[in-house]
Amino acid sequence: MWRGGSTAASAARALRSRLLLDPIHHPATSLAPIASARTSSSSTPSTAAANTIVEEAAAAVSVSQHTGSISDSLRHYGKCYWELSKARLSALVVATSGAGYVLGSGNIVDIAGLCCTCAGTMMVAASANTLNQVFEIKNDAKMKRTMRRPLPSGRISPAHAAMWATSVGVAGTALLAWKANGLAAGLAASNLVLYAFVYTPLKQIHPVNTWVGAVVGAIPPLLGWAAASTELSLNAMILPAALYFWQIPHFMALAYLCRNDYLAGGYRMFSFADPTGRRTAWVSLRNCLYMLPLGLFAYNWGLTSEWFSFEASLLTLGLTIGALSFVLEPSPKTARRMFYGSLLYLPAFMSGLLLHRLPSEQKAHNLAENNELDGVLYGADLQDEERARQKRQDTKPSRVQSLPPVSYASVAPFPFLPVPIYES
Ligand SMILES: CC(C)=CCC/C(C)=C/CC/C(C)=C/COP(=O)(O)OP(=O)(O)O
Repeated sequence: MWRGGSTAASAARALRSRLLLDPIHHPATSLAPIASARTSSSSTPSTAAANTIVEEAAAAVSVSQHTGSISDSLRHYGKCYWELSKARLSALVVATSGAGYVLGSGNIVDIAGLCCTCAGTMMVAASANTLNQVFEIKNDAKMKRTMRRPLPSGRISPAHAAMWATSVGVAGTALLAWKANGLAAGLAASNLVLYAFVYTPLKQIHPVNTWVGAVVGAIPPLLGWAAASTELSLNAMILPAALYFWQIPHFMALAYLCRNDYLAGGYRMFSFADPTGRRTAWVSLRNCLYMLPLGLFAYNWGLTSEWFSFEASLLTLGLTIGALSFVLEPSPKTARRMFYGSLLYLPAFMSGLLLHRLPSEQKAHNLAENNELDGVLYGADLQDEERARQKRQDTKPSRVQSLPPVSYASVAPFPFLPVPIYES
């Protein structure tokens, strides 16, 4: 009896250890020890009892085997979907879209709307990133940085990945159309097409791909704004513009540092035709300079308080200094410094925007006031001026009094300009 019991127990132990050792297991091989346990136990006097125990063990193993294989598959494909979606990049995209939503909102941010916009953006971005990898299997397989991705490493089939991309893309666009509006859904769908079907093939054709990719990266905050306010205005462009210009030094540094990898992958990057790296560095610097007035515009267009223009100017100045040192001495060291600087820049810029944002009502107020001031400056007679001044006194917002653009330009980042006087 005891001998039969110990045989059954050892068979069960053998099965369990087999299950643990072989996570994606096959029914035929895992049942083999049961058969051998049965054969050996049938030669003992306590055959019936041993068989019962072995059968119970086999049944338990088969249930746990089934559950195990489901959870193994879930884990395996979950990891594949996560990597196909480039989850961290998609999370950054969601953060920019969420920031756009908050900036486009009034005093009260609709949290449910924000969550749906973020979820929809995440799904469409995941779809775009998956399609990008479906089209680049051969290229990714040749690059050190990407060769371990699910498709080149054969962990998932291209058809399966394409199915994932289609379902998550359709679901995300539908969610945006349903819970936000058609404009947001349209922007998301167009951006997917631009990224997967224009930018991705262009990477192997022409270095202009970096600029097209910058447009792709700039659309999500616009999408967020559209979801919150159903329309796009000039001040909706601040964050997209920052993202567009920011991506140029960021990707220039990356392509310069990983030049050999990109060459092996068969891509056409700007830095390939620039062995010294000087032109790459100049392009980076030029785009940092384009970012300098953005903080001032954000204030002048009534999007933020004046604090943001100072903070943004300081931040951009920091990034510009990084690009300048890359220009003066093009080397991996200075490129890496500019790259890390760009990683710090974006979250700091977005946090500043959100911290100093003015809700829509305040924006409208400030813009109206600005227009009035323009009327005074450009030829209104004295009576009109007095009326306008009176009205300004009556309706002055407590937080901000906007001034014409050039007066901010005197403050930062061009402190050497004289401060113009507008009213005597
Ligand atoms: C709503 C929506 C559709 C958003 C999509 C946003 C998105 C995917 C932005 C990424 C921008 C970009 C140029 C990434 C680099 O791709 P890459 O192909 O150079 O990266 P890789 O070399 O790592 O594959």
